[in-house]
Amino acid sequence: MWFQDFFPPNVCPINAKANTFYGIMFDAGSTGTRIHIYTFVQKSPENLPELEGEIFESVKPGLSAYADQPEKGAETVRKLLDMAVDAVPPHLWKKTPVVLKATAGLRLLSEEKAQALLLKVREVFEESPFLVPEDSVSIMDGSYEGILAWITVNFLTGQLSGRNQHTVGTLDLGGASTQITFLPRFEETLKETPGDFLTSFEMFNSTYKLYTHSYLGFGLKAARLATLGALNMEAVDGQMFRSSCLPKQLEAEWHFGGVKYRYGGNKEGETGFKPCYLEVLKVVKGKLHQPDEIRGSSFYAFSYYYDRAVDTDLIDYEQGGVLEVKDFERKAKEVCDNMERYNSASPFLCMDLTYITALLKEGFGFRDNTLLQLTKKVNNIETSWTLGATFHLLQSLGITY
Ligand SMILES: O=c1[nH]cnc2c1ncn2[C@@H]1O[C@H](COP(=O)(O)OP(=O)(O)O)[C@@H](O)[C@H]1O
Ligand SMILES: [Ca+2]
Repeated sequence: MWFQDFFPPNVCPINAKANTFYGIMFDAGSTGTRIHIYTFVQKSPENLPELEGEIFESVKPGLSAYADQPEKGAETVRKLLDMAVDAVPPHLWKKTPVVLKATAGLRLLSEEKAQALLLKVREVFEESPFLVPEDSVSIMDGSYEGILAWITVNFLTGQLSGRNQHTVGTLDLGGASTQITFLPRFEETLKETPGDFLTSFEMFNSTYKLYTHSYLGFGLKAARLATLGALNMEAVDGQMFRSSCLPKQLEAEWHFGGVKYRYGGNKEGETGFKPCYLEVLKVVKGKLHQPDEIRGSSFYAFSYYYDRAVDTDLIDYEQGGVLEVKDFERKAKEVCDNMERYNSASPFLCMDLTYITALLKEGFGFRDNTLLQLTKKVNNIETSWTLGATFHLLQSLGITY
């Protein structure tokens, strides 16, 4: 065909088989907006749809940075959506749903500002050639964020098909919130868990009763503000927030969620791992539910767990790897007690690693030797809640079961 030369093989319309379908899912995260365009093939009605590929692109900052310029925020979404116009064959546009789900960044904005942003995004969707389902632009409930990431990881690792399902728990550390999700194996866990931490979820003809919780304000960047004592303070003009987790001589400014903060090191006082750990501990200690069952089990961890492990050479960027909780602590000590040596990468590296250590140990109650499988991609697909959300969407539209 004459047009084959104009398209890369994976998006060439002639290669789109009759049983191929697409789903477009936007992740409006607190630090960036991302588009995931998934291609599926349903080979037979009785099997799970097969995921053929993913096209992924992202922009920074996230929508919440456009709290006062909703149209500009929606423009960032329009640019990403243009990619889908090129990727999906025109005859399937009308059958391809497009959805955006916002997470903690928008949860933290005022209702009015968040709704203004969502409305503008909805207008962009309406102008596109795609299928715009009801409720296509929304703020996602925190418990879904955890469940859908759990679905993604367990689908990609093959745990949701066949009889011997050994599902794995998931840990997601975003900018503004963090999620923990697993399938409890013991009756005890169900008994001792608060009701709102347990959710039944139906997927691929099975029902899973999952333990999941999203802790708003416990994402890595929100935790920086909490450690500095600046969370929920409309940065008092010129006020300086200091911490023993930062290089002594540092004085700088930081923008998060549309607010400017001034921060710096303890010029005269202490710095290093010990005082930093005590500071960070105040943010997490006693604030999170600790299910006994997780102490010994291994978890999949991604997002900022992954990024900070890469930044400090604990794992390889492409490969990921397996770590123990104590590896984060060892690295935190190394970085915090040699702060000047490391501050070229990010002045927050010591604080971030110390927070991750405290969150895992004192927050969730993991053991020093609990194994964490750090993964960014499984079979070249991003480990993000967006794939689980797309399955859920296709199921609700009757495109798949
Ligand atoms: O599709 C993805 N694949 C892998 N990592 C992702 C993807 N989307 C977001 N992340 C990671 O999520 C973290 C940022 O969190 P996010 O901006 O989603 O905040 P939130 O979840 O608190 O709203 C970063 O570590 C970033 O690398
Ligand atoms: Ca996220």
